[in-house]
Amino acid sequence: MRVLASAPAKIILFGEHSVVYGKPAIAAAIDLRTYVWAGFNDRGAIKIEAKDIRVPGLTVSFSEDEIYFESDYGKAAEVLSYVRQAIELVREEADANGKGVTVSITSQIPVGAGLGSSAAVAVATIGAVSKLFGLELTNEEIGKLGHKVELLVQGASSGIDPTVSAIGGFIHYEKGDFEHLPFMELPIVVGYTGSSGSTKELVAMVRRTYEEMPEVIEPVLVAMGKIVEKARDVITSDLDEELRFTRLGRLMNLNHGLLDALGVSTKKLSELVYAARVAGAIGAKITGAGGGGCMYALAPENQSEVATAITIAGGTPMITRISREGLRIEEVLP
Ligand SMILES: Nc1ncnc2c1ncn2[C@@H]1O[C@H](COP(=O)(O)OP(=O)(O)O)[C@@H](O)[C@H]1O
Ligand SMILES: C[C@@](O)(CCOP(=O)(O)O)CC(=O)O
Ligand SMILES: [Mg+2]
Repeated sequence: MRVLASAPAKIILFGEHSVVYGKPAIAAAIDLRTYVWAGFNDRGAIKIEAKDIRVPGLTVSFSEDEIYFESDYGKAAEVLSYVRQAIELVREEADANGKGVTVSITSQIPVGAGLGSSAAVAVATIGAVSKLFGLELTNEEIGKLGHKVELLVQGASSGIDPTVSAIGGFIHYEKGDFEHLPFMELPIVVGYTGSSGSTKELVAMVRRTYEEMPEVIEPVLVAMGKIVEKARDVITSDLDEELRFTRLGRLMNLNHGLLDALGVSTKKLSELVYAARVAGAIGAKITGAGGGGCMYALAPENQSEVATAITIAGGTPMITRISREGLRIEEVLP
């Protein structure tokens, strides 16, 4: 038997980083997906074919007529740790430790770009492997297992990414509880810097700053939480669309300033944020962990001008749509 599952990327509209400290956040699944095929193997091994991920630490030596490849075992194992933990968790749930599982992954989501590739790969792997083992898990339960995977690999995770990747749509999230917000088409442009940041390292960096000066950082995190609550009020209000977007844009700019204060922006990210604003976006901010990766802009009137400004500033614009669907079982073959 073979199973194909897919899970979407996300953007965090408001509240990344502060959400790790129990504050609320708002996120939406978007229409980029990671696909995972799962099947059994009879070697009792976990076999992972990650078709489009770059593994650092590969050395290639050429001699007369031979090529030698050596990979840095530690680095390769680390890169694949989300997938490995996801498979191990499901095997435990199914009481099938030692059963051989092969997974094969292809992904449309840039890695380390703040779009939740780690959560999508964990959720799609859990979805495919749990179906293979005949476990009947709901998407919500799979989101919770995805959160466990992120905790095991990263040491800290709020759980918002695996939740939204598993259930899809537009959500308000706080300490493991979520609520779907009314679906709205968001006229946004995502701008990718082309470089990546590791969520594990950025979350650890914010933690060190917090521990060094909690009296300074705590109020910043509290303010971020308040921005999220204001944004939720605006999203659920009956204000007309123009006013709603104007208010959300102001809140995005405030949120970006506070993320910059935490030290998770980069020169390139802030350049893309300012380029988008100058081109007429009502608001622009980092999305996800930062340290590289992506920003997004709210541009109801002029999405294409904002996309061009992001390109001129050296980024790659992506016009994405919210995905109502989270984890999906695409195919089950006998
Ligand atoms: N297609 C993939 N195949 C295997 N592992 C992946 C894939 N995509 C992402 N990952 C894992 O997720 C990590 C990136 O996660 P993270 O630092 O949280 O950034 P983000 O979630 O913003 O992309 C990668 O280093 C890798 O371990
Ligand atoms: C920084 C954080 O709030 C979001 C990280 O998202 P991403 O891995 O950069 O896509 C961490 C978390 O919520 O666990
Ligand atoms: Mg991640």
